[in-house]
Amino acid sequence: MAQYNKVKAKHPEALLLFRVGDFYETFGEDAVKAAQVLGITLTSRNNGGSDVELAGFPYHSVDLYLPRLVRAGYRVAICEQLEKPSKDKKIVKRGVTEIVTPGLAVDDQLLEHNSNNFLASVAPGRSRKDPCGLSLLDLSTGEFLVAEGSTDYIDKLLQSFQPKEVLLSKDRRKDFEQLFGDRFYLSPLDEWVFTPDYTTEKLLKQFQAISLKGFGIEELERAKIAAGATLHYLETTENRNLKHINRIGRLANDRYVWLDRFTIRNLELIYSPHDHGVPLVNIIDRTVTPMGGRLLRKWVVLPLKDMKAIRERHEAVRTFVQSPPLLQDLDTSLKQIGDVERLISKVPLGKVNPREIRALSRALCAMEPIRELLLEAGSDVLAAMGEKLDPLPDVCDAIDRQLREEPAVNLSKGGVIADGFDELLDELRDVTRNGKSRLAAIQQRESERTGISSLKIGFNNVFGYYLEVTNKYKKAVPPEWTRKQTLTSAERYITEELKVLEDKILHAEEKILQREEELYEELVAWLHQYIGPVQRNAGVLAQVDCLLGFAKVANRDRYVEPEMHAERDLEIEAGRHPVIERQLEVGEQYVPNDVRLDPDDQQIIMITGPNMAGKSALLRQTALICLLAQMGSFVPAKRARLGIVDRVFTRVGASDNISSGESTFMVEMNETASIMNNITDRSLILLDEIGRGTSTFDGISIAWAIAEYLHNNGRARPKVLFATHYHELNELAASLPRVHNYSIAIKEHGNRIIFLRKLVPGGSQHSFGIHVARMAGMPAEIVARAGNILTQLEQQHITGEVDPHEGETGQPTAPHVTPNTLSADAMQLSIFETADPTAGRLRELLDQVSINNMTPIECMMKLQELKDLVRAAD
Ligand SMILES: Nc1ncnc2c1ncn2[C@@H]1O[C@H](COP(=O)(O)OP(=O)(O)OP(=O)(O)O)[C@@H](O)[C@H]1O
Repeated sequence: MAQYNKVKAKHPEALLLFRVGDFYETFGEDAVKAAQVLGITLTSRNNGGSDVELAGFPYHSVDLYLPRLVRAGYRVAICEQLEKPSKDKKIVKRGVTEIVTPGLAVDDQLLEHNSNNFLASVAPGRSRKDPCGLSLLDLSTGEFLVAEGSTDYIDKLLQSFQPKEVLLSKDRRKDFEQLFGDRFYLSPLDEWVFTPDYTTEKLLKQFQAISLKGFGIEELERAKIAAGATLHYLETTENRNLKHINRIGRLANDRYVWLDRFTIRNLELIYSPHDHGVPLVNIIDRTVTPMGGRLLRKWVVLPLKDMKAIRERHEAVRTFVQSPPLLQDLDTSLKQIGDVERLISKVPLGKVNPREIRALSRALCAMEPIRELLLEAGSDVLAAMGEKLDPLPDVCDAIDRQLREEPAVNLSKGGVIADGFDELLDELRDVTRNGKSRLAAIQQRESERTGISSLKIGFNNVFGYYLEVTNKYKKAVPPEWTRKQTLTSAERYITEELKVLEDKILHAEEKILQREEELYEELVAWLHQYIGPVQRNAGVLAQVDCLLGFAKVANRDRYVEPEMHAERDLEIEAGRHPVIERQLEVGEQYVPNDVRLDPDDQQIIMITGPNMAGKSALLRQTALICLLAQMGSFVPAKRARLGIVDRVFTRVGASDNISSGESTFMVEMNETASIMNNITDRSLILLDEIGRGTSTFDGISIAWAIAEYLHNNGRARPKVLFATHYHELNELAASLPRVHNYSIAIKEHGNRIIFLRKLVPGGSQHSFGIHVARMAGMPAEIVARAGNILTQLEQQHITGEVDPHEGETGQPTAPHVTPNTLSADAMQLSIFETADPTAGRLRELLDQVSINNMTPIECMMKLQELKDLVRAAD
């Protein structure tokens, strides 16, 4: 236990797997945790008078159990036996060879094949205004990225790349959680690690450079600190063979469309906050290699702004769409590639198994036809990619010559190196296969040479193989034979040749394994020089895979090539929502819609319509079409003419989000304020039910003010889609020339609303909450009464009087209150204080009650609340 305690003391935070013979053992608290997570038996044993808990599992089950421990959130230190146990030594030398954490995973069982496994490191500036540094490393692929910028930018990147673990300085933990939330697996490091000199030195050493200029990150002080701290962490966690981390790239803020983290979430680009939601990436991911899948996830959160680069991607997709045989052939070849990127990273990490090296050669062989197909595809863009591919015939050849066609996965089992590659190995294998026949051959040859016809070969444990000569032939024994034993009727001899063969036979198996290991290690060491070239190939193939995937989606879902232009307007004809259109029930058709936004004419589109009409879908599909185009994909539309957008902002009204507990009205307003401060002429802004999280007056007033600002600010004219229940906002169009009213058409049929899903010019003139409440089974008189009370309560705020009986006989009328009709005082009051909460809540309930997007229980609860409010007001 003394040895264990010593090792454990060095890694107090880790759960220690301590190798004892054929088992990994855990002790004390670690054993309790391991037994709980792994479901293994917890026992105890006596140690110096007291009992200590103990739980273990066989060493060969480590692949099964280790991932479970790491997934349960533990840092796991693996302590191996560093020497073979021998009889003379009582205690075997042991040491920690690996520490595995969620961010340091490299084993296939711990990784998702088409997602990166990023370890982030964050170095915030001194104050919130200072730039914040971030680095992201995927140890399993060697990809190393840095970024520096505002905390919003870093927040967005953390959201986009979803690191599995985040390093930070111990003293900045609170700051970090305030800035970025508490949803990350944090590994705090000592403060001194995050210092410029130390971290720069780490980077220079890793990249064997005298300056970081060549990487384009020289200026990024905070980012360099973050990246250097990552290298420090790797060292302290026993990750020392890092040749595959040979480059560091910069995530330049200005190259990509700015998507803040709310937008990434609201547009459900890479994940969906809803239980059964499907993110965009799932719909457009038709990649066939894991590298392609991983790259696509980056393309989705980093759409391009550079026209040339976007057009190049479109050209590639067009070429594939126009040539089905090319698409088919490339697809077939790509399917043979596998995950060469992760595979080559295992070479320096010393984790590559023989079968994976074989797979590497198969992948390299498949690259040649891919290269040719790209070169002859008739597209400059694809030809340039083809040029970059290097199938490395030498590597392919060397692996083919050295490894068996189907080598064992486990080197220690042998059967890895090909026959005919190494003379010594061949000889040893021959000995094991033909030991007996070789002995027989010696016997026969010597018998013929000496004329001793009764010559026999035998074996005993004292002196091994011998030649036995009966007394009759004693005189024929040649002088070079050495006599070893005399029996009554015969004598036994050994010869040099027999001893050599004996040695080979007796130790052949062991020597074969040893020789195979030597040769294999030589091969792996030789492969180190090809890490960079294989990574570059993997990068090209990932791009081809993504572009090919876009072409497949375009064919499957009838996407068209968008026409990108230098102006700022956008025009989408018969656009569709890429996700919703694939989710519709059989027989349902997605209704396409036209959208035109032009900063000089139709800058802001105000869309009204009832619950479930399709307002949000239209907003989102417009943004998704722009983003898909800028990712390089074709788009779900009949035709699209698009000016580049540089930022996409989305805000969803608080009540839509309230279930997630993340968005309060205050947060919504903060976020909206940040949009207002960051707009540009090329921004696309989606405002969905903004202001809904407060009372009706506040909501309308705020939405009104925002729309006015977006129209009149004089700084920038972003393109805006504004979806709202407040039909009062339609009045804005009268005074603001670039605001245009639209609504989503519905048809009222008896008691039913039929959703036509068609965007039509002109705003809707009344609130539909009442209809929807009626459809939901609310007695008509309650619905009518609710409408009346609401009108009265709102009147009360304007005039200060109320007549609760007014309007009782009339039809339920929707309130008609706009900032134009409100007195200045009322406006003031409504913005800074919450207006009559009953009115607000009533209005909200009327707007929200919908049989379509609520569970029956939610619907019942809202109806009950509505009834209660009506009764209370009466
Ligand atoms: N153009 C369309 N074609 C077919 N179905 C559609 C279309 N637009 C929306 N839908 C369907 O209608 C549902 C509701 O749409 P959406 O959420 O956009 O409505 P909404 O008007 O924003 O409602 P709410 O105000 O409640 O948020 C969608 O989930 C989708 O299934």
